[in-house]
Amino acid sequence: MQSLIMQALNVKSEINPKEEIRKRIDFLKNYLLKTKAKGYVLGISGGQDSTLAGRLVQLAVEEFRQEGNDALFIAVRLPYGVQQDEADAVRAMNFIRADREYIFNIKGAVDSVEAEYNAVTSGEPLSDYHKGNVKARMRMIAQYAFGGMEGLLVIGTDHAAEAVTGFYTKYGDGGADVLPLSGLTKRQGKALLKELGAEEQLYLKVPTADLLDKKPGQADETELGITYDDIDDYLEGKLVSKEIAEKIEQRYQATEHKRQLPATMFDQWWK
Ligand SMILES: Nc1ncnc2c1ncn2[C@@H]1O[C@H](COP(=O)(O)OP(=O)(O)OC[C@H]2O[C@@H]([n+]3cccc(C(=O)O)c3)[C@H](O)[C@@H]2O)[C@@H](O)[C@H]1O
Ligand SMILES: Nc1ncnc2c1ncn2[C@@H]1O[C@H](COP(=O)(O)OP(=O)(O)OP(=O)(O)O)[C@@H](O)[C@H]1O
Ligand SMILES: [Mg+2]
Repeated sequence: MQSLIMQALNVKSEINPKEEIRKRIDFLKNYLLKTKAKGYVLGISGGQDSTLAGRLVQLAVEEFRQEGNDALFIAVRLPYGVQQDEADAVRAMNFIRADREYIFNIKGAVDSVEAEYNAVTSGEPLSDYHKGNVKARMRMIAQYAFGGMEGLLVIGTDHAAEAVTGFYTKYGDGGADVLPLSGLTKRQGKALLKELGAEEQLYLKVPTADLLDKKPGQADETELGITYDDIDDYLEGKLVSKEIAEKIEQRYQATEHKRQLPATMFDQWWK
């Protein structure tokens, strides 16, 4: 099962960070060339994944322009109110140096969804957990508003360690057009950021979905009950305990629907 998953998610046991950076920038440029899209848009949280994806995209559009084409990258901060780790988001923006920057506060929109849900239902109010997924989906909506208006494609930050666990919101941060980090483990992403000259704080930061009002900045590893080191070891083909392998494989199977198009009666994958 381990090698099948590695293959399905395009993971390599070892990478050369310089080469990976080159290949991913080329991919971003080739995709613009092929689709004639005008560039890209991405939400920047201050976390590792959007910092890496954002910098790769900025480098790609700069090269693309130097080669005589037009391209634009919009980086947008999408806080819910005031983000507790705002300083990291600012740090990430400064590292990425995007062509254009915005701050789009999702609080008004998310709170409206919550209030309307609570007004029209008589049962339990919208839980913190499900409100968290509304936040992730609102960020997707905001990015597509910029993308639609400017002819830009939405970048997603999904990578192998998130893909294998399905640890993202379906049609939230999972809703995107182009995935430049696909196939990388979390530690391989760190190595790319280091190679790109990012300061330590940007890649040693504890990964967090940061979606809960009641637990701001909760570590992904706390919610997952598995460490990224273990997930990365598994994905890189290393030996992990039977218990860890089973946990990962159970999550992989339970989240298959997130890696597929919506189910139809003609599909085989869910049967
Ligand atoms: N078998 C099936 N076939 C087809 N669809 C199925 C399905 N089972 C559930 N579904 C659908 O999927 C929905 C559940 O999926 P979803 O809405 O995503 O919800 P869910 O997976 O429960 O929650 C998202 C998880 O991802 C984490 N997350 C989110 C965002 C960012 C990050 C991060 O790392 O930064 C992490 C978050 O902390 C949480 O643990 C169900 O409500 C249902 O609509
Ligand atoms: N506060 C935010 N502002 C802007 N975009 C956000 C915010 N929170 C999440 N996102 C978007 O959702 C994506 C998924 O979040 P996720 O937490 O997986 O990545 P990250 O924050 O970049 O890195 P890490 O996983 O290490 O925390 C982010 O990469 C980013 O594009
Ligand atoms: Mg994060």
